Amino acid sequence: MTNQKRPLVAVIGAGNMGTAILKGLKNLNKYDLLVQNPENPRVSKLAGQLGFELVHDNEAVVAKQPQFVILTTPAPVTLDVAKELKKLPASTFVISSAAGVPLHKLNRRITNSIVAAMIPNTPVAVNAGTIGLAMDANVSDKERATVVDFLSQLGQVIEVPEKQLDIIGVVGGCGPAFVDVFMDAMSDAAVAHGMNRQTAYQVIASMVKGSGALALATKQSPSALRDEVTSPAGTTIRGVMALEKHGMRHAVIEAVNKASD
Ligand SMILES: NC(=O)C1=CN([C@@H]2O[C@H](COP(=O)(O)OP(=O)(O)OC[C@H]3O[C@@H](n4cnc5c(N)ncnc54)[C@H](O)[C@@H]3O)[C@@H](O)[C@H]2O)C=CC1
Ligand SMILES: O=C(O)[C@@H]1CCC=N1
Repeated sequence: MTNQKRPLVAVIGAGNMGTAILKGLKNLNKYDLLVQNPENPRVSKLAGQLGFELVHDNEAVVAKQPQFVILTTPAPVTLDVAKELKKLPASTFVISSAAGVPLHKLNRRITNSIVAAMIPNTPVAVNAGTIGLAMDANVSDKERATVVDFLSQLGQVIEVPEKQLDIIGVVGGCGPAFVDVFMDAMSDAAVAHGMNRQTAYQVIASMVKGSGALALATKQSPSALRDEVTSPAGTTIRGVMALEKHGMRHAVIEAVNKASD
């Protein structure tokens, strides 16, 4: 039997987002995984769990010539890291997830390889992410398709002009945390009404998943979908009016505004 070599994907920075991406890639079972992270017992343990090779400097990443390099480093150090990737071959695609780090600054440091900027979210861990993606106009259609096809395995890829990545970062990137607050509050209320905690989590997460799936499949507006649930003189409209009375709509708008500051 021949031992076919699998494409290599390097992830630089295995924190929350890096780990989510590594889990999504591991699920695909078609890439070899390499991680660069400063020494850290959490990351060493993760290497054993997810089966990736762990290195501690970018020279080692460059030497292995990965097909894709994903930057999931804290935004303030990302440009310094990018500088050390200058010697990557032209065939490598570098995809940065660092919120607020512009493409032109990455391109100035990574001069050989094709560079893309994305804003993923944590559901990439289960290949159900939402990924905003921007690339320069000089990237060819073929190169663009390679990046989109690769990332599509982690979730839905939405190509946008770079200036829209910031708001995708809030709505798509921070969004899961806002939904988590909603689910947590709803589960507290369900428990107060006698539902056991684990059942509450299961029911609520399934309901959120189904609501998203319905919105995507039907392309109906959220308000039209809401109207289909609110039976005349029924229970839902009373709940919706309570949400309005207590300012949920305003709270959500303010959350997006504050996260965008
Ligand atoms: N957490 C999220 O949901 C999202 C995060 N992002 C972006 O992803 C990046 C990482 O965010 P988090 O994972 O939340 O942060 P984090 O703090 O959980 O992870 C950062 C990781 O990078 C490592 N690191 C620090 N300096 C490094 C260096 N010089 N070389 C290699 N690794 C280094 C840290 O040890 C840590 O493991 C940020 O730029 C953020 O804007 C983007 C979208 C969503
Ligand atoms: O909280 C943050 O700054 C990152 C960017 C989007 C989601 N998490």
